Amino acid sequence: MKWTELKITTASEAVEAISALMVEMGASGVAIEDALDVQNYVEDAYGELLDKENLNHVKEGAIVKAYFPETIFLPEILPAIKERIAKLPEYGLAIGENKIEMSEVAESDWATAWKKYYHPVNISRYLTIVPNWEEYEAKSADEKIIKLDPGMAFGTGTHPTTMVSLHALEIVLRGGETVLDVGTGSGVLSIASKHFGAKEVHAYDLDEVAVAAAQENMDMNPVAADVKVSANDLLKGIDIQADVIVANILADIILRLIPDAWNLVKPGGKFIVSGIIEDKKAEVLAALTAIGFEVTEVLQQADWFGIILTKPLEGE
Ligand SMILES: C[S@@+](CC[C@H](N)C(=O)[O-])C[C@H]1O[C@@H](n2cnc3c(N)ncnc32)[C@H](O)[C@@H]1O
Repeated sequence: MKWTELKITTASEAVEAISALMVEMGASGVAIEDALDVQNYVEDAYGELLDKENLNHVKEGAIVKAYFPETIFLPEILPAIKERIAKLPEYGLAIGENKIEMSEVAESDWATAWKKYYHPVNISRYLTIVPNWEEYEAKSADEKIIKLDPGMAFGTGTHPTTMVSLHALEIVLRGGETVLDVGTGSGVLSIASKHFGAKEVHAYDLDEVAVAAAQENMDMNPVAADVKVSANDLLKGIDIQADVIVANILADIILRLIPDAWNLVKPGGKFIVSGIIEDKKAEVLAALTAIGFEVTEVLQQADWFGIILTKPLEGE
């Protein structure tokens, strides 16, 4: 089958908004090349995040490539796409060069091309993410392994915002908790939560592609077989009291989530937010503390921040 590729040269901070727009406009898949991913490359004692040898990567800004099936006539929707992208600066997102190019490609070129860049990632001493197509043996009995095929969903584990979320989960989870994972993407944070001892985990995503990918990843990881994955807009309509709520989403979406998170997290429970850039940190912190959350810890990886918050116990 032939596909149309829409290649958008943009700035790193607009990547998620443009990817979400592409999916909304009917793209079946989105591939991202972000210069920040390479700049923020972390090589640690435990292993390799990215295969630099093989890497022919964008050096500045970012490129979002979206793939539309033949059934969508792109020239018809292109003006609307251009208009929506041109408006992103009004929401505080730079769009860099904003060059938009269209071409035809064969499916096999895009659906699997990115896989060659990803290898096992040692997130911490106790947690390793292994792409489903790679062989890997745990180096110690304590090492927990997450098998992952993100497919077209966000969440290979290598993005700094995911790593910050994983570290925060490792800090707060002690065992026996109920966790809500908002914007689960590939499901990586839910699987990690189960490894860290969570008893009950509910994973939500607005994007049906992510919901399907997350479910497949739960099925691939026996520890997460009982995670309940469903399509949902943030925590709207959810009535589950949680010990921990985790959300790795853009700051503007986190702002919308705060009231429901406050209502659903138990007193003494934690709210972990990630995906926040420096420019948005003060605004998000102000909204979180205004409702009553207390800041427990601020984590940072590269240009991205994550915050662990506590809902005070009643009477405190
Ligand atoms: C940055 S990705 C995080 C994926 C994964 N949790 C991780 O940490 O790697 C954000 C996810 O939030 C989802 N999302 C965006 N808006 C949402 C909404 N209103 N409700 C639920 N999910 C949403 C996106 O589809 C995407 O999968």
